[in-house]
Amino acid sequence: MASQVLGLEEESGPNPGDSELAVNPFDGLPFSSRYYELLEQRRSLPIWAARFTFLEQLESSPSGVVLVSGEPGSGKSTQIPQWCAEFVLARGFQKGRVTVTQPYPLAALSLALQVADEMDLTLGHEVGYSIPQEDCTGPDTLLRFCWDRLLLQEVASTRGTGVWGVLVLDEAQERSVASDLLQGLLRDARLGNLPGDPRVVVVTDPALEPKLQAFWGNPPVVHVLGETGRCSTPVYRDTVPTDRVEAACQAVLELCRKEAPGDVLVYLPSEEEISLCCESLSRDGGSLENQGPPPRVLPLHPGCGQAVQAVYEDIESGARKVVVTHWLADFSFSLPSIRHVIDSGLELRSVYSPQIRAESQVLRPISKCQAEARRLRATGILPGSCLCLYPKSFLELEAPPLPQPRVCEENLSPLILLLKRRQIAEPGECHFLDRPAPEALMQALEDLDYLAALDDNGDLSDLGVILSEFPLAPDLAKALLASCEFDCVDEMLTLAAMLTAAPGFTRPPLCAEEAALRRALEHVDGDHSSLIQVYEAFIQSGADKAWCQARGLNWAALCQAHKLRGELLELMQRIELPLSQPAFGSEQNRRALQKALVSGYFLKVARDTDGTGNYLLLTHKHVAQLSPYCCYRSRRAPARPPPWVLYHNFSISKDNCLSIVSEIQPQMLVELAPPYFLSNLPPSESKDFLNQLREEMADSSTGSESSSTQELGDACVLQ
Ligand SMILES: Nc1ncnc2c1ncn2[C@@H]1O[C@H](COP(=O)(O)OP(=O)(O)OP(=O)(O)O)[C@@H](O)[C@H]1O
Repeated sequence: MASQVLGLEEESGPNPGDSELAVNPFDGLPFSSRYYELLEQRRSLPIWAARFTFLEQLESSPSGVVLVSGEPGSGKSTQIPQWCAEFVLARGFQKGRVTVTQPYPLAALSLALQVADEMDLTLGHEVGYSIPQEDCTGPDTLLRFCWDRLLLQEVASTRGTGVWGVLVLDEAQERSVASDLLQGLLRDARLGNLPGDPRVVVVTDPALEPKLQAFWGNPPVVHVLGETGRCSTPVYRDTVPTDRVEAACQAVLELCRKEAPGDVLVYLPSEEEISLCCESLSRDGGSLENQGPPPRVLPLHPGCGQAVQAVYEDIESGARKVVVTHWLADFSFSLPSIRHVIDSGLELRSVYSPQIRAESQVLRPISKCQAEARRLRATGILPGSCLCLYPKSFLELEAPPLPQPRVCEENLSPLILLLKRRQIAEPGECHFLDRPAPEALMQALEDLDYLAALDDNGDLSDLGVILSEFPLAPDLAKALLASCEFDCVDEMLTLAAMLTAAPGFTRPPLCAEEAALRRALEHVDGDHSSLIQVYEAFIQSGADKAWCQARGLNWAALCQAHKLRGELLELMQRIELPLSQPAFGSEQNRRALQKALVSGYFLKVARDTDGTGNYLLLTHKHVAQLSPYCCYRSRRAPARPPPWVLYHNFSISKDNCLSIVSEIQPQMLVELAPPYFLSNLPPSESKDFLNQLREEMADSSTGSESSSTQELGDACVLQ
């Protein structure tokens, strides 16, 4: 029996009265009074009824796989990891430790904080977390919460993961790319070349249970029963409001005026709407007369960073908490104090289209499963409420039953680079819970081939192996590697960090003063140089928050860019890539930076043929405009938009927008893009122009050791 094997009673954990000397088996110290306080709360979670069954299945499952299925808030994310830690402790850690994956870095961080507290252990010692730019673990860490993509990166890189005793894949219903892929690989035992023979626990919302059961070949399922009779019946609006933010704010104020007790959770589609709603509620909440202290309004989205824990903290004044969020809190961040839910029924998601290599921001109805999860957030002993800002028919007619698998909505190039890195699986052979479209896989392979990441057999080339080491998009990693050739590593490191973590200005300036301060940061060479300039000024300011606020810059994102830059530099030193001295601003550095960028981003080039600001993309027949935040548009007197530009992102959502754009010379494209890429371009005037240029450049360089031939030679090193 599991309880005997584990040496645990069915109702585990000491009781305060049991023994004065009860010690924590994980660190050998006596339990604190807080431990007992939290234990009391933990034992009241619905999942505690399933504790014994879970441990028994973990011990005896023939395949080593256990499925746990239960509603949000039942205690899965906080309790299952602790029981797994008890399981590996009972085995003396001989067969490894526990890793728990989460689809969002913030959820991993927040859970590690809570679980360390519940286990009476020190964060960063026995319990830790790994998220981008932050590894809070140590040699004693036995329970680690990890962003799932990071784990996939570790699995594929040479860094390794140590031995897994138990691997918990939490929130499987979110369908993140990494979670889906890890499941595919584990099912096929493709990770068998890793040390250890892990037990695998897949944790899901009941809606995905049948699919997972079929995928895993009917493993034992532990069902967590929800708390019946505590949820409210949703109330629907007759129409979808034209102004969602306004409608949500009014609904919150109405609850405050009615003095309905309990905290409120508001679901809006996007981070932008969350910010608008928070601003509006903070402004209007103070005007509520005779209704006690004004509500404490808290945003909850990935940009909040560590501040996110505030949603769990008690407020001394007794003020009502109003948490404004989006899809991030559909399944993660269960808040016990929430009594009222206001749901817009929509989500804004980024969807990648491989045919045109473009992202679009899609505003769409949430799935029925998400709507149900949101409704279940309105719990509590007293009656709560769930207001849906849409008619009942809205989701019945338009919503899919389950969240969309992200593997069908993301650019797959980074994923394929990882798969090929450890020769884990051929992308075509890998078992996905839902297969990505063949054209998405083809496009990803084609892009990697153009970037010279693949050899003639379709395996990773030496360059591809190095690219796969970087936590960057493959095109950006290629540009960073190219900067070693062109002697501009210092600047490219900054740019890689900024492009990944801090995309610069994302909203219009709020006032003339802010606009002037922003303009001072713009660089004549384009948005890429502006990003470097922003970073350098940020560092000079001493990473000052007020400095960022005055310019409409995201302080948390810039801090993250700073950390990422350090991480990239360390990685380059470790793999002994040549570095270079800072030279930002010199003419030579300017050209070097352009060349490094073109080496990675030749797939993302557009041309304005007639000076109208309409850019034709080279790789397909789309027309796009520069984003309103592009320096070529915000500058006072633009002579003429640059004819050839390289861009970081193409979004087709609202206005066919190219964002983060810099001018390039077509000669550089001819020099640095692989010749077969240029030959494969669809027919266009630009293609003819480039081919003609190629012939002219080849003619002029024949027989002479011209500098351009030298440059071409340099480029070949990377191709
Ligand atoms: N980071 C945290 N800080 C404080 N309390 C937390 C935290 N995370 C969870 N809790 C508490 O633990 C309880 C159980 O939540 P838990 O996340 O384990 O449930 P769950 O079934 O996994 O739900 P979900 O799928 O929403 O994560 C919650 O009611 C909440 O009180």
